Amino acid sequence: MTSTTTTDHVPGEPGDVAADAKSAEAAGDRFDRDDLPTPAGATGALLRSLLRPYKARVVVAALLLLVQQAAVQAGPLLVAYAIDSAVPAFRDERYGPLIAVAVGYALCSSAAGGMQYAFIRTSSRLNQDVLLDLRGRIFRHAQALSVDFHERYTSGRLISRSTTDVESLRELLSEGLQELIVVVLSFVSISLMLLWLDFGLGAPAVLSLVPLYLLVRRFQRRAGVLYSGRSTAIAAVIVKFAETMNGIRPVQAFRREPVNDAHFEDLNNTHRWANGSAMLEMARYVVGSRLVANTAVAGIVLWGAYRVASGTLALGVLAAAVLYLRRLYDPIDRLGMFLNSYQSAAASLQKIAGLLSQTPSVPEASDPRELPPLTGEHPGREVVFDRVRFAYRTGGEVLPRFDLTIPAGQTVAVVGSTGAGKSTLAKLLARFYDPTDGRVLLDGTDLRDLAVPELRRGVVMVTQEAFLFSGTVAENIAVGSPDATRAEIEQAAKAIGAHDFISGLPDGYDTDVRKRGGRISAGQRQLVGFARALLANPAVLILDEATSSLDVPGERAVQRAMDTVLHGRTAVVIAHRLSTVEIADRVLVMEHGRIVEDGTPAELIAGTGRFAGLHRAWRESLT
Ligand SMILES: Nc1ncnc2c1ncn2[C@@H]1O[C@H](COP(=O)(O)OP(=O)(O)OP(=O)(O)O)[C@@H](O)[C@H]1O
Repeated sequence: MTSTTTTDHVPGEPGDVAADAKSAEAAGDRFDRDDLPTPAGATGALLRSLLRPYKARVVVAALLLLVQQAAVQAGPLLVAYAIDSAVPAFRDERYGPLIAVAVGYALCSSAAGGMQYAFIRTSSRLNQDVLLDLRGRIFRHAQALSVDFHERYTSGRLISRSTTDVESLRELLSEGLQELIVVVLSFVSISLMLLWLDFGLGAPAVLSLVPLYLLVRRFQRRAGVLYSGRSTAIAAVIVKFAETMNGIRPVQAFRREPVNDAHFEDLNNTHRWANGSAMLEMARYVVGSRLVANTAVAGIVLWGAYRVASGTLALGVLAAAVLYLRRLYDPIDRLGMFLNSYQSAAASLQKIAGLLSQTPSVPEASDPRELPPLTGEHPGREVVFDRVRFAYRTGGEVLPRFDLTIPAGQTVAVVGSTGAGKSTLAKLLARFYDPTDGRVLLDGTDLRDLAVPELRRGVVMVTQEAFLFSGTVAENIAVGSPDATRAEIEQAAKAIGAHDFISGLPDGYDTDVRKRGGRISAGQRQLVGFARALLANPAVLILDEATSSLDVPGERAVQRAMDTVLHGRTAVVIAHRLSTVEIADRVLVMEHGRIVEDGTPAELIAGTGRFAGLHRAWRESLT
């Protein structure tokens, strides 16, 4: 198992995903790739940390297998004894040895069966526990990683990590490891047994293991690269699938189906090719190893037959040696199977280790601080952007030195052309990102020094296409304050003006939002989002206003709700509707990451700047 980064790929094929990863890396986008950089030793360390809690069970499973193998390997020895000693004794009317052989054989068979059963029970419980732990780790870790990671790595790749890659590990643990132990035990015990039975027969058999070992090494080297490519290829298929189905509306609206079909087929073909190459390599190994094995068996049997004929070898010993030889080479196919699952699991585990070794780019404070107690009667707190500069990892500077103070309780509407940096400003305030330089302060405390729960309580971002989690309407309103009582939930909904429509749903507040009848309109979703924010009662509220317009009654309802939820809070509203701007205390006009106008709505409207022009155009459009 290698622990360095594998960027090897299947070259020159359609949809060469690994090549895409390389170009992504060259472009400085280290997350837009399937095989994230893995620190040396991380893969092995992950496997050890997964097995560590189950050390006792690993030992028990290995012992069970050891005893089971001993019972299995005793068979040919008993046959040799029967032919060379027990049968001649039987002819002399001494029945004891043959009866002993029969009883011994029956005991060995039963012991082998019993041990096999106990081993399967122990190892499958062990596997399930390890996989449960691994899936949990992937989920928890992915959830803790910062937004910039998720924006690039995509959910499709995460799904691939926690499904197909975990599945490869399952195959290795449930079948592969057993195969490996059986194969190694068989090779060692049978080699010793053959050497003990007859050195002249045993030595060539043991020597034949050398070319087999070389074949194994060659297979391992080549398959490692192929399996990594295969895992990347299946991840690319899942990513495309997830992206298409998540965006099914625009896909159908823009008739993207043929383009998507072609791209998907391309990726699917890459996967097939990667899979085919891995299987072909496996087939080469199997054929090569059989050739070595059959040649060795033929040579040894001929040599043994010659010695029996010349009277230097007992027939029973040759019979036992032939039985052992068959058993020696039988596991070769199983070794191939093990190597197959090992390489596949090694490639997968390396990718999982790469994911698990990512650290959040907005780390938790080592010495987290609480916010000072609120002094006023309103929940708002002062926000300061202090000499902030910000660049995304993959682009140039979006906010060149940025200073802004928002007094507690002020509602600021941010307007500006697309790409001006409005959402970036909001994301810095919600600490989805940390500034490249400078500080963002909440009542004088750097956001980086705040305990994460304190920050999540203090600053809430509401996108107005409010995301609804699976569950009931009441649960969705209580997302930010899980301890809220039903009365508090209803009170928040009433204050926002959402109570009437919620009461009209099939099960009222208990309506499941993902089930039939629970479907609610865009405007209603926004109201649920506001009720959620009102109940969470944050000091700072960031509203990223929906660009899509609602019908007039819907828009009025949203406007009223917005008034309620903003009251007394410090608020930053990324405004797309000029009607929203009118309820703000202050308007900021942004251009290329800078504030080019700053004043009350009335001041800016009365002036001659950009905002006055925009406002005039809007007024004219209304008349
Ligand atoms: N995750 C990202 N990675 C790299 N660059 C980004 C990322 N998000 C935004 N940008 C770039 O940062 C700049 C500012 O984007 P931002 O989303 O803040 O603008 P905006 O004013 O909110 O635009 P809009 O009104 O269209 O939402 C743009 O040039 C955009 O391309």
